[in-house]
Amino acid sequence: MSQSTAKSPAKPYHLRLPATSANLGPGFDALGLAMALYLTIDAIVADAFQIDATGRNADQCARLEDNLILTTYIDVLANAAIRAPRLHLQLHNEIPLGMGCGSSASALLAGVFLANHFGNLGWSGQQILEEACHREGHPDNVAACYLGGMTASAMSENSVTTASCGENIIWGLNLALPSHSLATKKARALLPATYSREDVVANIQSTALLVAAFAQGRGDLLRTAMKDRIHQPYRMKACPLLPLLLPLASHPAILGIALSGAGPSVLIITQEARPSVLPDIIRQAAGDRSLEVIQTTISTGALEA
Ligand SMILES: Nc1ncnc2c1ncn2[C@@H]1O[C@H](COP(=O)(O)OP(=O)(O)OP(=O)(O)O)[C@@H](O)[C@H]1O
Ligand SMILES: N[C@@H](CCO)C(=O)O
Repeated sequence: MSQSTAKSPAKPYHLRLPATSANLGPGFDALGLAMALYLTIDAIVADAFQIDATGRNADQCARLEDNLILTTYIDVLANAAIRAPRLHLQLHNEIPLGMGCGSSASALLAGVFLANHFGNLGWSGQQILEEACHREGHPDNVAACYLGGMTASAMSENSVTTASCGENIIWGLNLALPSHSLATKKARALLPATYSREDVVANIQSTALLVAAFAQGRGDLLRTAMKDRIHQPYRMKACPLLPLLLPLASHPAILGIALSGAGPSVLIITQEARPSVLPDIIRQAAGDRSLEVIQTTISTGALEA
Protein backbone atom coordinates (compact mmCIF):
# COMPACT_ATOMS: atom_id res chain seq x y z
CA MET A 1 0.00 0.00 0.00
CA SER A 2 1.52 3.38 -0.94
CA GLN A 3 1.59 6.06 1.74
CA SER A 4 0.22 9.58 1.37
CA THR A 5 1.47 12.56 3.34
CA ALA A 6 -0.77 14.09 6.02
CA LYS A 7 -3.26 16.54 4.50
CA SER A 8 -2.10 19.79 6.09
CA PRO A 9 0.79 20.79 8.38
CA ALA A 10 -0.78 20.43 11.82
CA LYS A 11 -0.56 23.03 14.55
CA PRO A 12 1.69 22.56 17.60
CA TYR A 13 0.20 20.09 20.04
CA HIS A 14 0.26 19.82 23.83
CA LEU A 15 -0.51 16.63 25.71
CA ARG A 16 -0.57 15.75 29.41
CA LEU A 17 -1.13 12.13 30.46
CA PRO A 18 -1.27 10.83 34.06
CA ALA A 19 0.48 7.85 35.62
CA THR A 20 -1.85 4.99 36.53
CA SER A 21 -1.91 2.25 39.12
CA ALA A 22 -3.71 -0.79 37.69
CA ASN A 23 -5.50 -3.66 39.45
CA LEU A 24 -5.71 -1.97 42.92
CA GLY A 25 -5.41 -5.50 44.31
CA PRO A 26 -8.24 -7.69 43.00
CA GLY A 27 -9.28 -5.79 39.84
CA PHE A 28 -6.75 -7.54 37.58
CA ASP A 29 -6.88 -6.15 34.02
CA ALA A 30 -10.10 -4.32 34.94
CA LEU A 31 -9.44 -1.39 37.32
CA GLY A 32 -6.98 1.51 37.17
CA LEU A 33 -6.42 4.69 39.14
CA ALA A 34 -5.04 7.90 37.60
CA MET A 35 -2.30 9.55 39.69
CA ALA A 36 -1.08 13.16 39.62
CA LEU A 37 2.31 12.35 38.06
CA TYR A 38 2.46 13.26 34.40
CA LEU A 39 4.01 12.65 31.01
CA THR A 40 3.83 16.07 29.32
CA ILE A 41 4.61 16.53 25.63
CA ASP A 42 4.79 19.60 23.38
CA ALA A 43 5.09 18.55 19.74
CA ILE A 44 5.71 20.37 16.46
CA VAL A 45 6.40 19.22 12.90
CA ALA A 46 10.18 19.30 12.20
CA ASP A 47 12.77 18.34 9.57
CA ALA A 48 13.87 15.29 11.58
CA PHE A 49 12.62 13.32 14.58
CA GLN A 50 14.01 14.79 17.79
CA ILE A 51 13.10 14.35 21.47
CA ASP A 52 14.32 16.70 24.20
CA ALA A 53 13.44 15.04 27.49
CA THR A 54 13.60 16.21 31.09
CA GLY A 55 12.46 14.59 34.33
CA ARG A 56 12.45 10.90 35.27
CA ASN A 57 14.19 8.38 32.99
CA ALA A 58 14.99 11.33 30.69
CA ASP A 59 17.76 9.48 28.81
CA GLN A 60 15.48 6.54 28.01
CA CYS A 61 12.61 8.87 27.03
CA ALA A 62 14.90 10.85 24.67
CA ARG A 63 16.14 7.78 22.75
CA LEU A 64 14.87 7.75 19.16
CA GLU A 65 15.45 4.00 18.55
CA ASP A 66 12.61 1.68 19.62
CA ASN A 67 10.88 4.55 21.34
CA LEU A 68 7.34 3.39 22.26
CA ILE A 69 5.83 6.83 21.64
CA LEU A 70 7.40 7.18 18.19
CA THR A 71 6.92 3.56 17.07
CA THR A 72 3.24 3.79 18.03
CA TYR A 73 2.86 7.14 16.27
CA ILE A 74 4.50 5.87 13.08
CA ASP A 75 2.69 2.51 13.11
CA VAL A 76 -0.79 3.98 13.63
CA LEU A 77 -0.24 6.28 10.65
CA ALA A 78 1.30 3.51 8.54
CA ASN A 79 -1.87 1.45 9.15
CA ALA A 80 -3.82 4.42 7.74
CA ALA A 81 -1.42 4.57 4.75
CA ILE A 82 -0.09 7.96 5.90
CA ARG A 83 3.62 8.82 6.01
CA ALA A 84 4.20 10.15 9.54
CA PRO A 85 5.33 13.79 9.61
CA ARG A 86 8.65 14.06 11.49
CA LEU A 87 8.22 15.59 14.92
CA HIS A 88 10.21 17.50 17.51
CA LEU A 89 8.95 16.49 20.97
CA GLN A 90 9.68 18.43 24.12
CA LEU A 91 8.87 15.94 26.81
CA HIS A 92 8.79 16.14 30.60
CA ASN A 93 8.29 12.83 32.39
CA GLU A 94 7.27 12.22 36.01
CA ILE A 95 6.16 8.58 35.53
CA PRO A 96 8.66 5.90 36.62
CA LEU A 97 9.31 3.52 33.69
CA GLY A 98 8.80 -0.21 34.21
CA MET A 99 7.73 0.22 37.84
CA GLY A 100 3.98 -0.55 37.70
CA CYS A 101 2.89 3.06 37.27
CA GLY A 102 1.44 2.82 33.76
CA SER A 103 4.34 4.29 31.80
CA SER A 104 3.70 2.11 28.73
CA ALA A 105 0.01 3.05 28.70
CA SER A 106 0.88 6.76 28.72
CA ALA A 107 3.47 6.25 25.96
CA LEU A 108 1.03 4.26 23.81
CA LEU A 109 -1.74 6.79 24.29
CA ALA A 110 0.71 9.59 23.49
CA GLY A 111 1.65 7.87 20.22
CA VAL A 112 -2.00 7.42 19.22
CA PHE A 113 -2.91 11.02 20.17
CA LEU A 114 0.06 12.34 18.15
CA ALA A 115 -0.93 10.21 15.15
CA ASN A 116 -4.51 11.45 15.35
CA HIS A 117 -3.38 15.08 15.49
CA PHE A 118 -0.46 15.16 13.05
CA GLY A 119 -2.03 12.65 10.63
CA ASN A 120 -5.39 14.47 10.69
CA LEU A 121 -7.13 11.14 11.34
CA GLY A 122 -10.21 12.76 12.87
CA TRP A 123 -10.66 9.87 15.33
CA SER A 124 -13.12 10.09 18.21
CA GLY A 125 -11.91 9.78 21.81
CA GLN A 126 -13.36 6.26 21.89
CA GLN A 127 -11.33 5.25 18.80
CA ILE A 128 -8.13 6.66 20.36
CA LEU A 129 -8.83 4.79 23.59
CA GLU A 130 -9.57 1.51 21.82
CA GLU A 131 -6.48 1.72 19.62
CA ALA A 132 -4.22 2.24 22.66
CA CYS A 133 -5.98 -0.48 24.71
CA HIS A 134 -5.61 -3.07 21.95
CA ARG A 135 -1.94 -2.19 21.54
CA GLU A 136 -1.39 -2.61 25.31
CA GLY A 137 -3.34 -5.90 25.33
CA HIS A 138 -5.35 -5.03 28.44
CA PRO A 139 -7.42 -1.90 29.08
CA ASP A 140 -6.93 -1.03 32.77
CA ASN A 141 -3.98 1.44 32.58
CA VAL A 142 -4.91 3.03 29.25
CA ALA A 143 -8.56 3.60 30.22
CA ALA A 144 -7.61 5.22 33.56
CA CYS A 145 -4.93 7.31 31.84
CA TYR A 146 -7.44 8.55 29.30
CA LEU A 147 -10.43 9.07 31.61
CA GLY A 148 -8.92 9.76 35.04
CA GLY A 149 -10.15 8.87 38.54
CA MET A 150 -10.80 5.19 39.18
CA THR A 151 -11.80 3.67 35.87
CA ALA A 152 -13.31 0.22 35.35
CA SER A 153 -12.95 -1.24 31.87
CA ALA A 154 -13.87 -4.30 29.86
CA MET A 155 -12.28 -5.13 26.51
CA SER A 156 -13.52 -7.44 23.77
CA GLU A 157 -12.00 -7.99 20.34
CA ASN A 158 -13.80 -4.97 18.90
CA SER A 159 -14.58 -2.61 21.73
CA VAL A 160 -13.70 -1.20 25.15
CA THR A 161 -16.41 -0.26 27.65
CA THR A 162 -15.49 2.04 30.55
CA ALA A 163 -16.93 3.75 33.61
CA SER A 164 -15.11 6.17 35.93
CA CYS A 165 -15.65 7.53 39.43
CA GLY A 166 -13.72 8.92 42.38
CA GLU A 167 -11.89 11.68 40.50
CA ASN A 168 -12.53 14.17 43.33
CA ILE A 169 -11.64 11.92 46.27
CA ILE A 170 -8.66 13.36 48.18
CA TRP A 171 -7.03 10.20 49.49
CA GLY A 172 -3.24 9.97 49.67
CA LEU A 173 -1.53 7.75 47.11
CA ASN A 174 1.84 6.69 48.46
CA LEU A 175 4.05 4.74 46.06
CA ALA A 176 6.98 2.72 47.40
CA LEU A 177 9.49 2.24 44.59
CA PRO A 178 12.24 -0.37 44.79
CA SER A 179 15.46 0.29 42.90
CA HIS A 180 14.86 -2.38 40.22
CA SER A 181 12.26 -2.29 37.43
CA LEU A 182 10.13 -5.22 36.24
CA ALA A 183 8.78 -5.55 32.69
CA THR A 184 5.04 -6.17 32.65
CA LYS A 185 5.60 -9.03 30.20
CA LYS A 186 7.77 -10.84 32.77
CA ALA A 187 5.30 -10.17 35.59
CA ARG A 188 2.44 -11.60 33.49
CA ALA A 189 4.44 -14.73 32.71
CA LEU A 190 4.46 -15.56 36.47
CA LEU A 191 0.68 -16.06 36.58
CA PRO A 192 -1.03 -19.46 36.44
CA ALA A 193 -3.36 -20.42 33.58
CA THR A 194 -6.29 -21.39 35.80
CA TYR A 195 -7.64 -20.55 39.29
CA SER A 196 -9.82 -22.26 41.87
CA ARG A 197 -13.44 -21.21 42.25
CA GLU A 198 -12.66 -20.02 45.81
CA ASP A 199 -9.97 -17.63 44.59
CA VAL A 200 -12.13 -16.27 41.78
CA VAL A 201 -15.12 -15.74 44.07
CA ALA A 202 -12.93 -13.98 46.66
CA ASN A 203 -11.66 -11.61 43.97
CA ILE A 204 -15.14 -10.91 42.59
CA GLN A 205 -16.28 -10.03 46.12
CA SER A 206 -13.30 -7.72 46.75
CA THR A 207 -13.61 -6.06 43.33
CA ALA A 208 -17.31 -5.33 43.85
CA LEU A 209 -16.52 -3.69 47.20
CA LEU A 210 -13.63 -1.77 45.66
CA VAL A 211 -15.83 -0.17 43.00
CA ALA A 212 -18.34 0.77 45.72
CA ALA A 213 -15.49 2.24 47.84
CA PHE A 214 -14.48 4.63 45.04
CA ALA A 215 -18.06 5.39 43.94
CA GLN A 216 -19.08 6.31 47.50
CA GLY A 217 -15.75 7.61 48.84
CA ARG A 218 -15.76 4.79 51.45
CA GLY A 219 -12.14 4.53 52.59
CA ASP A 220 -13.23 2.15 55.35
CA LEU A 221 -13.92 -0.52 52.70
CA LEU A 222 -10.43 -0.50 51.17
CA ARG A 223 -8.69 -2.80 53.67
CA THR A 224 -10.99 -5.67 52.66
CA ALA A 225 -11.62 -4.48 49.11
CA MET A 226 -7.93 -4.40 48.09
CA LYS A 227 -7.32 -8.08 48.96
CA ASP A 228 -6.23 -10.15 45.97
CA ARG A 229 -5.77 -13.87 45.34
CA ILE A 230 -5.17 -14.08 41.61
CA HIS A 231 -2.00 -12.13 40.81
CA GLN A 232 -0.22 -10.73 43.87
CA PRO A 233 0.61 -14.11 45.47
CA TYR A 234 2.35 -15.21 42.25
CA ARG A 235 4.28 -11.97 41.80
CA MET A 236 5.75 -11.80 45.32
CA LYS A 237 9.04 -13.39 44.32
CA ALA A 238 9.61 -10.73 41.64
CA CYS A 239 8.21 -7.98 43.89
CA PRO A 240 9.91 -8.54 47.26
CA LEU A 241 8.63 -5.24 48.65
CA LEU A 242 5.03 -6.47 48.61
CA PRO A 243 5.24 -9.12 51.38
CA LEU A 244 7.19 -6.65 53.52
CA LEU A 245 4.57 -3.90 53.17
CA LEU A 246 1.29 -5.89 53.14
CA PRO A 247 1.33 -6.29 56.97
CA LEU A 248 1.05 -2.46 57.18
CA ALA A 249 -2.58 -2.85 56.01
CA SER A 250 -3.66 -2.93 59.67
CA HIS A 251 -1.89 0.39 60.48
CA PRO A 252 -4.48 3.01 61.56
CA ALA A 253 -3.19 5.63 59.08
CA ILE A 254 -3.49 3.23 56.12
CA LEU A 255 -6.70 2.44 54.21
CA GLY A 256 -5.40 -0.21 51.81
CA ILE A 257 -2.32 -1.69 50.12
CA ALA A 258 -1.76 -3.38 46.77
CA LEU A 259 0.90 -4.08 44.21
CA SER A 260 0.85 -1.15 41.78
CA GLY A 261 0.03 -2.57 38.35
CA ALA A 262 2.30 -5.49 37.55
CA GLY A 263 4.80 -4.24 40.19
CA PRO A 264 7.38 -3.99 41.54
CA SER A 265 6.11 -0.75 43.19
CA VAL A 266 3.56 -0.90 45.98
CA LEU A 267 0.60 1.48 46.32
CA ILE A 268 -0.46 2.47 49.83
CA ILE A 269 -3.69 4.49 50.08
CA THR A 270 -4.16 6.79 53.08
CA GLN A 271 -7.03 8.93 54.34
CA GLU A 272 -4.73 11.94 54.57
CA ALA A 273 -3.41 13.33 51.24
CA ARG A 274 0.31 13.49 52.04
CA PRO A 275 0.87 12.06 55.54
CA SER A 276 4.37 13.20 56.54
CA VAL A 277 4.91 10.20 58.84
CA LEU A 278 4.19 7.60 56.19
CA PRO A 279 7.47 7.49 54.24
CA ASP A 280 9.33 6.58 57.44
CA ILE A 281 6.72 3.94 58.36
CA ILE A 282 7.09 2.40 54.90
CA ARG A 283 10.90 2.52 54.96
CA GLN A 284 10.98 0.89 58.40
CA ALA A 285 8.68 -1.94 57.28
CA ALA A 286 10.79 -2.43 54.16
CA GLY A 287 14.02 -2.38 56.15
CA ASP A 288 15.41 0.12 53.67
CA ARG A 289 16.11 3.66 54.86
CA SER A 290 16.79 4.89 51.35
CA LEU A 291 13.64 3.45 49.74
CA GLU A 292 12.00 6.01 47.44
CA VAL A 293 8.44 6.96 48.42
CA ILE A 294 6.39 9.22 46.13
CA GLN A 295 3.33 10.90 47.63
CA THR A 296 0.63 11.97 45.21
CA THR A 297 -3.15 12.17 44.77
CA ILE A 298 -5.89 11.01 42.37
CA SER A 299 -5.79 12.75 38.99
CA THR A 300 -8.07 13.73 36.16
CA GLY A 301 -7.41 12.02 32.81
CA ALA A 302 -5.70 13.03 29.57
CA LEU A 303 -5.52 16.70 28.60
CA GLU A 304 -4.76 17.87 25.04
CA ALA A 305 -4.56 21.34 23.56
N1 LIG B 1 7.86 7.96 28.03
C1 LIG B 1 8.29 6.86 27.41
N2 LIG B 1 9.07 6.96 26.32
C2 LIG B 1 9.51 5.86 25.69
N3 LIG B 1 9.22 4.58 26.08
C3 LIG B 1 8.47 4.43 27.16
C4 LIG B 1 7.96 5.54 27.88
N4 LIG B 1 7.25 5.07 28.90
C5 LIG B 1 7.30 3.73 28.83
N5 LIG B 1 8.05 3.33 27.80
C6 LIG B 1 8.35 1.93 27.41
O1 LIG B 1 7.54 1.06 28.18
C7 LIG B 1 8.36 0.17 28.99
C8 LIG B 1 7.72 -0.08 30.33
O2 LIG B 1 6.52 -0.76 30.11
P1 LIG B 1 5.97 -1.90 31.06
O3 LIG B 1 4.62 -2.26 30.57
O4 LIG B 1 6.97 -2.98 31.20
O5 LIG B 1 5.88 -1.19 32.49
P2 LIG B 1 4.92 -0.05 33.04
O6 LIG B 1 3.93 0.33 31.98
O7 LIG B 1 5.78 1.05 33.57
O8 LIG B 1 4.23 -0.77 34.25
P3 LIG B 1 2.68 -1.31 34.44
O9 LIG B 1 2.20 -1.74 33.07
O10 LIG B 1 2.79 -2.45 35.39
O11 LIG B 1 1.93 -0.17 35.00
C9 LIG B 1 9.69 0.92 29.11
O12 LIG B 1 10.74 0.04 29.37
C10 LIG B 1 9.79 1.58 27.74
O13 LIG B 1 10.22 0.64 26.78
N1 LIG C 1 -3.29 -5.57 34.65
C1 LIG C 1 -1.92 -5.49 34.24
C2 LIG C 1 -1.38 -4.12 34.63
C3 LIG C 1 0.04 -3.90 34.21
O1 LIG C 1 0.11 -3.44 32.90
C4 LIG C 1 -1.10 -6.57 34.96
O2 LIG C 1 -1.25 -6.69 36.16
O3 LIG C 1 -0.35 -7.28 34.30
